Amino acid sequence: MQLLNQTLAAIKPLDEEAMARAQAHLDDLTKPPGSLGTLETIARQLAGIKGEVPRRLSRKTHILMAGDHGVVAEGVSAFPQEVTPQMVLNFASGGAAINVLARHAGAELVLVDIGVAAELPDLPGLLKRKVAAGTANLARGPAMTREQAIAALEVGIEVANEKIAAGSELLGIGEMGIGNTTPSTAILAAFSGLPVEKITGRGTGIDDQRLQLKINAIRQGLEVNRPNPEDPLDVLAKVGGMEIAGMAGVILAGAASRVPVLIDGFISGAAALVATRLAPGAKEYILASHLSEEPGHAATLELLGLKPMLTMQMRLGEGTGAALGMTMVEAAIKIYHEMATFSQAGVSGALDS
Ligand SMILES: Cc1cc2ncn([C@H]3O[C@H](COP(=O)(O)O)[C@@H](O)[C@H]3O)c2cc1C
Ligand SMILES: O=C(O)c1cccnc1
Repeated sequence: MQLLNQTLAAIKPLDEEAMARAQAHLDDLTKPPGSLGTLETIARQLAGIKGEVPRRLSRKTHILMAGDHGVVAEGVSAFPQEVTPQMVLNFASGGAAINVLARHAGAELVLVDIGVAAELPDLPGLLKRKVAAGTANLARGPAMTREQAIAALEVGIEVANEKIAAGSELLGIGEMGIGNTTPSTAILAAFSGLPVEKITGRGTGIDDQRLQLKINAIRQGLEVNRPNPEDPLDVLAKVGGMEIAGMAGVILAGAASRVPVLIDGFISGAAALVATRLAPGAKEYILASHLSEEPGHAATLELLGLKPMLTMQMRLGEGTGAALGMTMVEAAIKIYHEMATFSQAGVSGALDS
């Protein structure tokens, strides 16, 4: 709890003056003002976070949290629970989508077993930080104790702090956990009050029958647990998951150390909801990479007040969208530093109206 409290207390507002300076420079580049849209927004946000737009990012780290979910007993996923540890092995040997896209982005990939239900071997790049071997079934009672939720948040903070201390200047988050679109939907429902049937999606591709089981499990979980939306730790513990908590911890640690954090799809969006309910100021340090096909994601981003960089019809998770987002951040940095200004290029400015 001490680490969590210290981290929350360290989150400070963005540097508004640096953002105004960055905006003036962006408006002086050889293009109509604002015409590079989100690339400009990213550059301005980086200036607010770092005090200036960095020339390059020396190290980028993608943190992938893996955890399991007792609620799979309700039949909410199209895949069996053993896929979670099997995919961790796949990540460790470099063959999953996130491996390809993290390599494409030039990011190191860190795997964290924060709550996988199986015992994993020692693997390259895998940090063993298991809080528990999977959550309890949220449809029948609390998924975690409050202590477990705090411990999982603090694992995320610790891992992010280690990577930041090692020189990482941009963090991405992602997850693996069969069943985890169910707790993510429950978190969104608890904070937003939106009707469960409107925000529940097909995750890994469930059929109509499983979709109904999933809606029922989420409704029952909310009824049995009565998570208090005014108490983010209560929501996280009762209807969340360990990898969701871990990702929320990474966001908070990034915000506390003024390091931007790229979120991914629906599940990392649920983590961002938890993080920003714990510390509203953390929002300024988040970059929303893409809009997932999962129906609750648009509502999640709206609640967060964030706009996604990309719409790619993706719905995988693992942080695949976040890895693509890293390449957009680097594009924004290059635009900011490599474009000529109007005076440098001898290009006339806008006419007076
Ligand atoms: C092979 C495979 C690889 C994945 N990588 C991410 N997910 C994604 O699917 C899961 C969530 O969907 P649901 O709630 O329907 O289980 C998470 O593990 C998520 O990261 C995967 C799912 C599968 C099957
Ligand atoms: O939006 C996501 O990240 C997502 C959606 C479905 C399944 N897994 C992940």
